[in-house]
Amino acid sequence: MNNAFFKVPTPINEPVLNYGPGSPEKAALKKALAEGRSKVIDVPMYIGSELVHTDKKIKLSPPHDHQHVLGYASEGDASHVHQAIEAALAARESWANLSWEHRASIFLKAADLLAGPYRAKINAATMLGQSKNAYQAEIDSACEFIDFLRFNAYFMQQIYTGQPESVRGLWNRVEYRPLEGFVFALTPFNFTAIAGNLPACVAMMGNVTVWKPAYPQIYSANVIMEVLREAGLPDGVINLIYVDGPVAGDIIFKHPDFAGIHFTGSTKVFQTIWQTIGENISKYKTYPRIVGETGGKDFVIAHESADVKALVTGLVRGAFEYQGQKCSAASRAYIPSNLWSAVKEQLLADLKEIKMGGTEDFSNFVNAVIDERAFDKIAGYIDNAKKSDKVSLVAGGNYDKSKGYFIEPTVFLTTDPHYTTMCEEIFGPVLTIYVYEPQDFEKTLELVDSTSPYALTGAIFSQDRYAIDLGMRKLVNSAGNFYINDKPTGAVVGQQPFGGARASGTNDKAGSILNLYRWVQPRTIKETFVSPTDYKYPFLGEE
Ligand SMILES: NC(=O)c1ccc[n+]([C@@H]2O[C@H](COP(=O)([O-])OP(=O)(O)OC[C@H]3O[C@@H](n4cnc5c(N)ncnc54)[C@H](O)[C@@H]3O)[C@@H](O)[C@H]2O)c1
Ligand SMILES: N[C@@H](CCC=O)C(=O)O
Repeated sequence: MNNAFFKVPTPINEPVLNYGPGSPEKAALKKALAEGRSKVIDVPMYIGSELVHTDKKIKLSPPHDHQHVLGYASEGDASHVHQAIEAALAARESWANLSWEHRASIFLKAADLLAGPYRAKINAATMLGQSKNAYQAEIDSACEFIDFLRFNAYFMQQIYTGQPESVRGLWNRVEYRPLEGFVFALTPFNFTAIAGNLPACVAMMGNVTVWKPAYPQIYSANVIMEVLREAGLPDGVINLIYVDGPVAGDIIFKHPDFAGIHFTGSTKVFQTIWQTIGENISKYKTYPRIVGETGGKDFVIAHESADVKALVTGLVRGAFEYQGQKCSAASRAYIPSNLWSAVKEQLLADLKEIKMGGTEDFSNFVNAVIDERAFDKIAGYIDNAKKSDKVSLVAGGNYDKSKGYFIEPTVFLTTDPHYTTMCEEIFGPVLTIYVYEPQDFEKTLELVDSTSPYALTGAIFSQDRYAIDLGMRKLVNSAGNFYINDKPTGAVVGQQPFGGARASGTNDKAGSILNLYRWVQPRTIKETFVSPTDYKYPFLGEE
């Protein structure tokens, strides 16, 4: 029984630890990495109260050392999808009726577990399983995930306090019920925080979920489940299954209790899902909520007044951190000819210093791409570009998959602003540059806007306020997250709500109050204190 309006602690972004030489966090992380390396773990699916093991195994290996085995996960089939839906629906009533502060407490406790005793473990799992260096793992699986949990608890409270006006004689109220049914959380490989947040924020709002992660993220997904269970999440609220996407989709998207999808992944997959939901629309009890954040072809445009060092730093970090496998990664840049030679010189100097290798060696800035399929696809783009007479190689261009899926940070220069690598999402460490004449700045802004179907992130570098203003107006629909004099990556929860428009998604801004509104089904209640007892208007009966 809740007899008070409780106040969720005001969230503050989790500080990013620096893992400097001799620091306790570095020692703890090295220990967790060694532990992870030394074991071969058996990863179950989590369905209701059961830890489900099957005979069909998925091998889990570090992308930077694919011969090494970290563990095996049990792969499920259609029967496990049915079981997960049933477990979710069985848990629904108790979970939906639990007072919201208990739900908040569970997820706030999970945040504290991640910030403290599980920090090294979740970061090590992300470093080993997804090949993120220590800094990239820290900003993702520790800080961003912790922020998602704490900020969302705070936003949930804000939603619940939102109430309508009432006039004399009556009391209007709105209650924010969870959705009627279960929600499918379908998550990508590249961010542990996103994978955890997609089911967690939905569950926080009182919903039950079936969660299917991308296979390369299973190793860290298992740690997320460990944390949530230790935080007290009841069985059946989040059911984690490892099943082929289309197999899961075929059952889930035909189920009458399917109430919504929380998706992050590629545009193509999201469009297929939306279409399937449309085809099945008459089967559902309620119109499903469709929330999806998808791909990008993120740009950097420099004005002739740009600061070259700031611009090149934005390009290097924006394009090559986590091997360009961020939906926000800078992958096309528009540089004015007056700056090109200085930009090129600085870019080559920076890239020469960058080391590539496994994540256990903390001096490596670049690690491996996620798997062989991604490696082959990215290598294909590089090979084709090398053959094109519209493209010249500025830096990198080599790759090797003998030990790990390593691709050098690669920079191309093109004379064709519509060349493939200026338009398509590559999702790897490949940046293509187009050099324009400074007097064509406005025309180039139009080119930036019209070149790709995406509108996720973009950045303008300029010291000229009129140029910045023009860029903001011309690119008003080109990016959901727009950066001025900064790289287009690295959004922070509570500071730069993240998401894109056009083909980049529904722009529901993960980790913001806007996103949480999608997971409630409001009920408006009007209570009249003294009910009328006569149907007639006062003037009835008179001429
Ligand atoms: N906008 C954002 O916030 C954001 C964030 C992270 C990643 N992304 C995007 O995600 C993509 C990279 O992640 P990914 O490779 O894991 O994406 P993906 O689309 O290949 O996979 C996403 C999820 O969908 C599943 N899936 C794939 N095909 C399916 C199908 N036919 N039916 C049902 N499920 C299916 C996958 O198994 C995975 O769990 C990139 O396009 C990137 O831009 C976007
Ligand atoms: N939110 C992350 C990108 C997530 C997509 O992969 C960023 O802002 O860089």
